[in-house]
Amino acid sequence: MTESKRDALIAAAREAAAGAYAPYSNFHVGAALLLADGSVVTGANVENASYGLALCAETVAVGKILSTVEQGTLEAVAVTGGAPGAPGEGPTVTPCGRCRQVLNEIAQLGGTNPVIWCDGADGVLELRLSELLPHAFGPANLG
Ligand SMILES: O=c1ccn([C@H]2C[C@H](O)[C@@H](CO)O2)c(=O)[nH]1
Repeated sequence: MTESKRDALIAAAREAAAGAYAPYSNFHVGAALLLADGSVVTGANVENASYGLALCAETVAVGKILSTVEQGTLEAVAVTGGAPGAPGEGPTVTPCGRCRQVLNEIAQLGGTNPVIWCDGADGVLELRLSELLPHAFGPANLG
């Protein structure tokens, strides 16, 4: 994956963060998912007055893909977050545990181990999903 592809995906995630509905945490997260056909699908976190029901940005993006595309082959993910209007300017954002599992679902469907770029003020942390979620349980385990 080229550096310019990485930078474009991070830029898409930062743009997506502007769409966050996060009046309770005031922490705006954006996720951008790159599929093998070159398309980019984004998501932002959507909170709820019942705080525990917040939808994470990654989950929103995966939901968009799996509810509109028959099956996306997930190649790469960029995640960013921070204060409103300042994504990527604070501590590095890594996907939460639930998001790792949700990302694993679409990754296993497409047979990929996507690269995950985690944006933050210290630079971009590059990981593979298998590093974030080793020995994952997924569709393959159900036979
Ligand atoms: O991977 C993550 C971690 C957190 N959040 C959201 C949930 C909540 O709205 C806010 C603060 O936790 O950030 C995400 O969207 N993705």
